[in-house]
Amino acid sequence: MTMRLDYLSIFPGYFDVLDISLLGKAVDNGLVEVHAHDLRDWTHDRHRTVDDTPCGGGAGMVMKPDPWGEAFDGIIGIEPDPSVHVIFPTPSGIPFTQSAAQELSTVERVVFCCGRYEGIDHRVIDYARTMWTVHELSLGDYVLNGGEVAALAITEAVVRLIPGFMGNPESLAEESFSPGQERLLEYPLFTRPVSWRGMDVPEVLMSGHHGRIAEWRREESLLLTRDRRPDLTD
Ligand SMILES: COC(=O)COc1cccc(COC(=O)c2cn[nH]c2)c1
Repeated sequence: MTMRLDYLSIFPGYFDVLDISLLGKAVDNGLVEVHAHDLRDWTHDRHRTVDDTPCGGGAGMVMKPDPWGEAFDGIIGIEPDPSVHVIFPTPSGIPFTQSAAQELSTVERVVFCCGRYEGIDHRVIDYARTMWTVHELSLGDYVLNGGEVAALAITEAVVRLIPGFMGNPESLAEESFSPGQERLLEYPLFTRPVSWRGMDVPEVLMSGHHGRIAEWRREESLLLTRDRRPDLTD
């Protein structure tokens, strides 16, 4: 199956990068189809206005609902379709996790709505929820200037899980946060040269003793997880 990805943004150029690297390869071999759209194409005034002051006062500007509604009509359609997944990256979203990426990797159509300014008029989300499957997703507890960078991160996390995308799927199975992997952080990795600037690869890794190597790696993962992410050990 081919996944279709649409991006709605006032800076569609952010998504030119999807034509290169691994994602570009996925486009070439027909795994994904990418369409970036300029929200201003659905404005009608001379200044192509997409924002206005917040009702009720407050700092900053809010994105007007009209352009979003017309863009939805043009890009997705006017009939409800729960098989379309519409994603709003937002600091107030639910945390985006590997399991969410896993679920989204099986979806046929995803539309990213990239907010700017202080945010998008809430009626846009309410409308979208009557039509499609909506996800308000947060990448973390920090604020970006807009949803574009978050949309790229979510895209990469999702597309790399599409069957046939990654060269060797085994590497996916072993990653942290993959299904079945306890939520442990990755152990330290080494490759040749064995000695580099006075630092040697841990001997156990050169022993060829797979049982001891697995034990060393597990112990390192447990120590690292306990130290950096005690929240994962609950
Ligand atoms: C309903 O959606 C909206 O209104 C979105 O509005 C905005 C406004 C400002 C910035 C962003 C981008 O998302 C983040 O900053 C973000 C996501 N994860 N962590 C930080 C989105």
